[in-house]
Amino acid sequence: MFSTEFLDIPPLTEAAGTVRLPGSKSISNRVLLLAALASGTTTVHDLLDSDDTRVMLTALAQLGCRIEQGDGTLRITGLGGKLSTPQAKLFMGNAGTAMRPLTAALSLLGGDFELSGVPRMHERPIGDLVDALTQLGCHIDYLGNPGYPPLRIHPVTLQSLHLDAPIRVRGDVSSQFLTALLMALPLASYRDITIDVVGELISKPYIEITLNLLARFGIHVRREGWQRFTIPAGSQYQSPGEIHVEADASSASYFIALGAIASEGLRIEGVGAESIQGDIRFVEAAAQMGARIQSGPNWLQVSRGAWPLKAITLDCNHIPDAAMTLAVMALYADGPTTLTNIASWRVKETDRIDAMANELAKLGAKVEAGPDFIRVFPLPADGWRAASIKTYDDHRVAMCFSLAAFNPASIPVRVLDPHCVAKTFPDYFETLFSVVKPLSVPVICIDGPTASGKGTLAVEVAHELGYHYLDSGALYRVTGLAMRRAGLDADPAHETQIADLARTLPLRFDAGKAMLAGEDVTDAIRSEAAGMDASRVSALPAVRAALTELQISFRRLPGLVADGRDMGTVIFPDAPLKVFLTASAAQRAERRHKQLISKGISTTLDSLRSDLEARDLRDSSRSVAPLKPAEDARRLDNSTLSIEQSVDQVLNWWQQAQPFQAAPTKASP
Ligand SMILES: Nc1ncnc2c1ncn2[C@@H]1O[C@H](COP(=O)(O)OP(=O)(O)OP(=O)(O)O)[C@@H](O)[C@H]1O
Ligand SMILES: Nc1ccn([C@@H]2O[C@H](COP(=O)(O)O)[C@@H](O)[C@H]2O)c(=O)n1
Repeated sequence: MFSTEFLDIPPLTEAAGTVRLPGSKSISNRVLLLAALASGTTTVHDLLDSDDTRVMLTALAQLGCRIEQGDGTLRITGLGGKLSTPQAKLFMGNAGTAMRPLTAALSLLGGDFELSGVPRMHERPIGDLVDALTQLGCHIDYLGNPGYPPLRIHPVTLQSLHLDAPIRVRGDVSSQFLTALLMALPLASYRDITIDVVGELISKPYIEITLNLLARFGIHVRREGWQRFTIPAGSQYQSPGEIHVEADASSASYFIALGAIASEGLRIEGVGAESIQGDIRFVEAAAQMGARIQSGPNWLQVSRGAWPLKAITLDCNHIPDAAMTLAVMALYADGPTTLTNIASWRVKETDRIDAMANELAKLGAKVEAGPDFIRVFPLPADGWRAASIKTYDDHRVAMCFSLAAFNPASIPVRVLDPHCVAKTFPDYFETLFSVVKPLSVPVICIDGPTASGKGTLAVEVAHELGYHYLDSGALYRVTGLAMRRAGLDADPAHETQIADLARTLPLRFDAGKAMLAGEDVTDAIRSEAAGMDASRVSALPAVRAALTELQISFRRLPGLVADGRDMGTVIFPDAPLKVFLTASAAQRAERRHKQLISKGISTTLDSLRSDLEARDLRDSSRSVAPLKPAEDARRLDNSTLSIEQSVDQVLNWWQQAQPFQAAPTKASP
């Protein structure tokens, strides 16, 4: 998961391969609540692990449910309709799928509860649900603005509820209000309970998911059209024992679009033709735009059909969440695309109509929007602009704008606060990067003499940008260690054997540790003697050649920061930023001295200084890939700079090389 301030997605060209999607958020949170209300233990397979499901699980644990994590499963022992904790303050984050159903269930369970969330949750309406519950005899107070969370729920007895008349609830703001009632009212079904929907019910497919899952838990709701629902008297929750969560059809929309835009065949696993989720009908919309799609019970195969995509006008009431993806696909269409009946976008994680309109416009698109529609005009190749996409703490905004990286102008896309995808798809960007081909992966090279601070600087810069990190010196150090263990010496007579060792090193980097054939050699390769051995083996041309491919393999999306001696001159000569980092020999010896002492390794300043000067001399005078600045390298002498100042300087240089207007927040030294 990326927790950086922003994520730059380089221009992308193609997609191919297979993705396995995480579990559906809608199904996961419904299953969790139903399992919590039921009697017995439910084993849940393929549950989504995300912010919203964690919010639900934390609340259920607070309410007294037993929750056990298994190997890829979660076991939840339900309350059997009876509270063991009659009082709690529950934090719902920004999870509508937790806030609404828990409000209804807790109102009937007879306890004293406070439900709150993040500031945006306190702007998301809940008044229609509270009205319906109040009509029923429940006692709920608003703790902030009337009609919005936070809420205080007071205890009532089931016998005091007015169940004789139909309960009326609005269906035209959020279908979650009806879902909440359908999931809570079986707790009070000592007689038939009827719910009447007022207004046109939106997002009907989500109600179908609710009814389907209720049936799995023993509640068979009678339905008359989409206006009246009856929970039969005597309904009782019963755990089905085992339940599988299918992959998220809304999350599939980004990969369906990816296939339509840029693939000769992208396979999506975990969701398919037999899905119970409404957003699976995104497949029809994508096909209308030109995607070629095949499907099986739980898989989809998508490739580009019509190109440019075909513009459409579509009533999106049945696919409110996935429809956002169409708004970005529209940039690649042959005319304006109009998405209608999307008023519910305005009360989601953010006002999604405004958010999409603003961000599409930043890319250069012409957009028209109204209370319940958005019209997006396609972008010609010369119309694309480099944009920093604001994501409004809305996972779907972040995910669908990643598709803009396929623009024909080959402009990168900056996604601000990429961490917001944690709500439903924490590894979204990693999954995307596993199937796309970039025009080029950006690399920042940091070369320089011993102990100049290359590693420290490179790790920090990589961390800030969410990039991978290559410590190329470690490869030579491990080769030196392997050479010693094989009883070889760093001289030309053993060159071929050492090169063979280097080519087949059973080396893995794991959480900053160097693992050689499963052994942690992190400390063993850090001594000055190991540095000297590294310097000697690195002067052997065959050894350098043997390690080249391995170093290049670190160049993966979204980018790489590589430190060493020849990163900019030999390994990544096309890197867009090369830094040659120096500091005075006295400073470097002093820093290394402190570093070794802090690790409990005793040494003297004088011996260190003469060792590092000897190493620098050998590294810069060898015949192959000598230590020297690349012609286009920027020089940075950090003798008088702090680590933070050096990092800021490199990030500023990097920002200057980007097409985005937004400057980094940190100042240069
Ligand atoms: N700008 C700086 N100011 C002060 N100390 C620094 C600075 N940069 C790095 N250091 C410190 O200097 C020591 C050596 O840094 P580091 O190990 O990153 O150097 P290096 O160039 O990667 O070394 P090597 O060539 O052995 O790989 C570390 O203890 C680090 O914290
Ligand atoms: N790209 C590189 C990186 C390192 N070396 C040699 O390895 C020695 C150890 O490197 P550290 O950065 O870990 O100190 C170094 O002295 C070089 O001789 C190299 O040749 N090329």
